[in-house]
Amino acid sequence: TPEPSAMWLGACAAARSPLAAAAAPPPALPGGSPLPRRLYGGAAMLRPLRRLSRPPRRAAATGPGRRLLLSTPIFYANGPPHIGHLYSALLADALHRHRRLRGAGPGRLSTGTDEHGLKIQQAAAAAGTSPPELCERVSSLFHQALTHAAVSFTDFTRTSEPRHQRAVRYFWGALRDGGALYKGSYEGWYCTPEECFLPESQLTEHRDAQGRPCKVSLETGHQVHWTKEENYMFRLSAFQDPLRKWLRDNPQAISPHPFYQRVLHWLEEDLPDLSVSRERSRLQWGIPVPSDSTQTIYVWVDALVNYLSVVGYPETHGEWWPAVHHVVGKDILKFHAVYWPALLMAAGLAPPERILVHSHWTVHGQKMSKSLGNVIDPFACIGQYTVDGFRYFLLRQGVPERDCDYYDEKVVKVVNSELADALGGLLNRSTALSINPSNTYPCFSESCFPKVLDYRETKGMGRASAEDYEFVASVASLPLQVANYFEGFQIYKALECIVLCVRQTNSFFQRHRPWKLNRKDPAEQLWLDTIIHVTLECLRVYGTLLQPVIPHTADRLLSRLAVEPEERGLSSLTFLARYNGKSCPFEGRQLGPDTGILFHRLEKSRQPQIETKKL
Ligand SMILES: Nc1ncnc2c1ncn2[C@@H]1O[C@H](COP(=O)(O)OP(=O)(O)OP(=O)(O)O)[C@@H](O)[C@H]1O
Repeated sequence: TPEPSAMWLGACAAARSPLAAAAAPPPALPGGSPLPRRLYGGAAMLRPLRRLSRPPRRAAATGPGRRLLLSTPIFYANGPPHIGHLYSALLADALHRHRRLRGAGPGRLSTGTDEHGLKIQQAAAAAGTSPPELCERVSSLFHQALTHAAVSFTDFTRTSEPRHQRAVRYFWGALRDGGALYKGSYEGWYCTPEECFLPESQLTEHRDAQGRPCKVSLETGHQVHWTKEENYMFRLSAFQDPLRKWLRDNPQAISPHPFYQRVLHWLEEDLPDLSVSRERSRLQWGIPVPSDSTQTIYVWVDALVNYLSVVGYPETHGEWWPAVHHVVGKDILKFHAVYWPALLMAAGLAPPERILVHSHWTVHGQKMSKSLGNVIDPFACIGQYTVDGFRYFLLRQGVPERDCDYYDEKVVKVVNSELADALGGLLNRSTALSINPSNTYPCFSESCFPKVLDYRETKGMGRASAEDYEFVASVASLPLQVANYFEGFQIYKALECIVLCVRQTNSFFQRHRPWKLNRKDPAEQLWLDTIIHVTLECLRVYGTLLQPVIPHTADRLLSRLAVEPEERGLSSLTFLARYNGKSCPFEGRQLGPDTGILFHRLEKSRQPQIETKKL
């Protein structure tokens, strides 16, 4: 039997205990209403509300060196992965890798597959297989796709695993013992693809394939069906105030800000209780409700608990929880920003620290989705554009605040111009044997590039121009700028800044035409070495900062610059030390032996990518 859960609410809203208020019998609603209604017919499952005698466990310390669990969404195993899933995972991966680069505390990156529910039951039937077989195949495709795309996950949870199921049963017990569940009869419009009931306000009239009138979801266009059944209900309505308080106290809890506002807006509206089980006769493919074999736990409750089961709930989760950042698509925002925090509070746990939300990749303006079938195969894209090329494209072009339409020409254009030409070209030019025959990291000359207090007053002081000083200053500030953008979940902006600096470095190189300098003249040689030194220093910064996004290319770049693995963290990233009168460990080093092209230009795609791996 599960241990009685501590009521988080007791601490955060002692004056007004929502569950206690909700313990009164629910009002009877008028029958025959066209709106989806909860008809509270069944026996209430309420147990006496337990008061919290100790504050909620704030396990992970804050500040530098602290632990953090980053999570991708748990992907629904009703069909193979598409590039929308990959995007979600890459965002989380880049954040995870950037933390490692910063030398932040221990981190984990969790992902996995959500394997229960009606949709999977139906997809398996349609594919002529059983749900476990379907899940096995799809889960392994997700595992392969993420591995193939160099997503550095540390944990992959399958919700069919016994350790996860045990955690879900325990969590259910905590909800029940905390008084957050009751049994009632529920009827309403059920959307199977979305696995939820939808209110009338989110529906519109439509015609089905046979031309008969039907109702569909306004947001997704999926058909809904009127469904009536006995379910366990979760007292979500009791959490409206605690949720509002949580968000008001934590304005950074949901980013970007428009999504934070959207959730606050939802919390201003009616927040009905949530049906959290399905009749087992209708849904067999799921975890049975503990001590009621006629019911199956709602797939979303089951799936969300993966974020706890991965950190050892109910035993060892305290080492990580609630130092958790969830990366999620906007389609599952309500589940993560309303239902999940409320469920956690009800189970005596604190809400996650942050929810990082992104928008969708669309095809001809429509969300790419397994159910709609308009998907683009990540395996094909990686095959065509390389791992780093495709990672770069998704993270550079994807803007969390808005949807982005996918087309192949865009990938080729962005990757060729920014990775192959700007970055690869810069490395190639500055390390060419014709310009640097000794193939070493050349020395910096203070007389050519003297330290100045005001770069506008450089006349007659050396060879560097005011423009050069300005450019070097922008590269010097880049690591901090990039870190801020990662922190603000604006990875695309971090990449934009890097590209801008790469272009400035190309201009610097071009401006001084080092290939024209006479190497036989010692003064000219000093200036030539300084130009190359500054350029390689810039490339070292870009290579270091790009590791979270294009790990293979960054590795190649840094190896060419003879940067050792232990010198690739942000703490060792002292840019242009010699300008500041310090020694530079790279000066005089032999450059790496790989003189090949850093990033080959991509060919234009000959076939459309809109096809996917068959199950
Ligand atoms: N088009 C997309 N763009 C960006 N992210 C997406 C996209 N589709 C799915 N995701 C991300 O993957 C998560 C899991 O998606 P899910 O497994 O439900 O895929 P789906 O294609 O939307 O499936 P279905 O069509 O069956 O609902 C989403 O919540 C979102 O975070």
